[in-house]
Formats: sequence, structure tokens, C-alpha cells
Amino acid sequence: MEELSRQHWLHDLLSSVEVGIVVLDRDFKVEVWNQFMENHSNLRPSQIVGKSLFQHFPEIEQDWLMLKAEPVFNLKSPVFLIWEQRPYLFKFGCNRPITSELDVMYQNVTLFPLSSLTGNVERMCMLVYDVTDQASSRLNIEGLNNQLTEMSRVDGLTQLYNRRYWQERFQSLYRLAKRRESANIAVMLDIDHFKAVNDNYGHQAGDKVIQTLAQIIKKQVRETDLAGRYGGEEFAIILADASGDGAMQVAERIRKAAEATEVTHDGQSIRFTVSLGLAEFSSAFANEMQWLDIADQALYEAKENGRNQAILRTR
Ligand SMILES: Nc1nc2c(ncn2[C@@H]2O[C@H](COP(=O)(O)OP(=O)(O)OP(=O)(O)O)[C@@H](O)[C@H]2O)c(=O)[nH]1
Repeated sequence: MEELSRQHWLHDLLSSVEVGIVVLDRDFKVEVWNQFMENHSNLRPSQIVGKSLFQHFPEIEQDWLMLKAEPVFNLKSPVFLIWEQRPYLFKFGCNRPITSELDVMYQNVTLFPLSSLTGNVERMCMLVYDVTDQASSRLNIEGLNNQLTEMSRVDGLTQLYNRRYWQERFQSLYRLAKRRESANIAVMLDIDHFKAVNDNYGHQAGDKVIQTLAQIIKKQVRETDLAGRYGGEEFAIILADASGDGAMQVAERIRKAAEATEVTHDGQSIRFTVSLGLAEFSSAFANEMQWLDIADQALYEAKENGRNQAILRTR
């Protein structure tokens, strides 16, 4: 009688805890499946007890879990599976539509040995903790941090890299080019007579022209190129793996697209042109600024020559 009552409250205990409790034998056959597991998997104990765990949960990699559980059976030591390494063991849905953006239940899982009276470990217990809230807030913080990092790198007006970050990336790109002797071209680009745009149409109209040009640049360069807003109406681009001819084609495309673009502001139509200075990379440069300086000299020459043109300085 006493034993029966003990089993009864033990059953109540297993049913009411907000933790998944699973007992598995050495073959990973289920012996205990508590209410928490039933609620989240929609599998009653009668459907899974006596069956292999892997039969019902194909998302669990059999080899991986068996390897993880080895110390439990062989060394009698517990094993912890944490969500940072694998978000979950069982693919359960998450029923927190408001508090969480995650649609699966994140889990921490503990595996520990269950010894028999003789001290042998023939079973292990698996505790499954729902850590979705904890994971969600951590991931949100990480997301915010990534957003802040991104914001500190990007220029607000154009969404291109700002000068500080562009310079940082340029420096590492320069070192790489020097080591590999790869063909890269530095481009300095500047809007022609931009002061007149501001003077004639106002600063906001000027901003719109800068934004429009940034869009043109983004469209014309590759993912692997490095484009940034270097100053007010000045942009710097590194064209990666580009020959002089190839780079001149990109420069011409940008120049022509700018020339053909009409920016409207307050009902007024604004036209603009750009000048570009290009410099081939040379391993003879002492530092990256020498390279950029040559692109700047080419830009100056393009301005002197009458603007709305691109000039390339070869090695
Ligand atoms: N609207 C706007 N204007 C800016 C911004 N940054 C710089 N400027 C203006 O850009 C103009 C740059 O003029 P300059 O450097 O004299 O050159 P420019 O008129 O473009 O003439 P050239 O480059 O010789 O063809 C100045 O009037 C700056 O005030 C900005 O973010 N927005």
C-alpha cells in the first residue's frame, strides 16, 4: 500500500515539473516520458515507451547523441548539452508568440547516469530545460550589438562605409594586395562643381544628389569591392581583382550613369557629373596612403582637364 502511494506521488511529481524527463536504456529505448515531453511532442508515453528515441525524432543525430552519452554510461559522469552549441535536441514548437521571435523551443539538456543496486549503469536520465526566454534575450542583445557595430561603420546619408571604417578595411586590403601582388585599383571620385548644386538648389538637394550617386556606385561595383564615402562629396572605391582596362570600364559606367541621371527636388531637375581618378596597385608603394595619393592626383588631373572624365595612372 505504502509503495503504491509512493508511486502515485512520484507520478504526480513527474507530471507537474516544467522540465522534460526522459529515461533511456543503453539502446536509447524510452522507459519514462513525462507530461512535459508529452505536452510538447504530442506523443503519449504509450506511443513511445519501449521504442527507440530516434524512431520518433529524426532531428536527433543518432551518432552524435550516442557519442555524447558515452561518458554517462562508461564513466558515470553527467553531460551537459547547451543551446549555444545546439539550439535544441527535440524540435518542439515555441508557444510564446508575444515574448519571443524564436519559433522553436531552445533547450539545455542534462544527461546523467542512473545506477542500479549493483552499481551498474543500465539507464540514463535526460532532463530537458526550456531556455527559450534566456536564448531570446541573449540573441536580441547580440542582434542589437551587431546593429550598433554596423551603424558605427556606415555613413548615415549614403549607407556606404564611412571614412573611418573604409580606411580600416583599405589598410587590410592593401596588406593583402602586397602579400599576393594582386591586381587592385584605387578610385577617388568627386562630384563636379558640387558647391554650385548646394548654392543653386539648397543643401537638401545636395544631399539628395550625394545619395543618388551612392546608389549608382553600389549598383556598378561588385560585392567584393570596397566602396565608401570618403568626404562630403568624395567617394573612395577599391576595385578588387581588376585590370586597368576593366577598372576604366567600371569608372566609365559610373560616370555615364551619373551624367544620365536626373535628380528632382522641390519640382526642380538637377543634373550632375563626376570626375574619377584611378591608380593601379604597385608593390613598390611604401604604404596604402601613397596609393590613394596617386588616385587623388589622377582625380586632380581629371578636374584640370575639364571634369566629367576618368583618368587612370598605371604603374
Ligand atoms: N549638401 C551637402 N553638401 C556637402 C556635403 N559635404 C560637403 N558638401 C559641400 O560640397 C562642396 C564641395 O565643394 P568644393 O570642394 O569646392 O568642390 P566642387 O564645388 O565640387 O568643385 P570641383 O570638385 O572642383 O568640381 C562644398 O560646398 C561643401 O559644403 C554634404 O554632406 N551635403
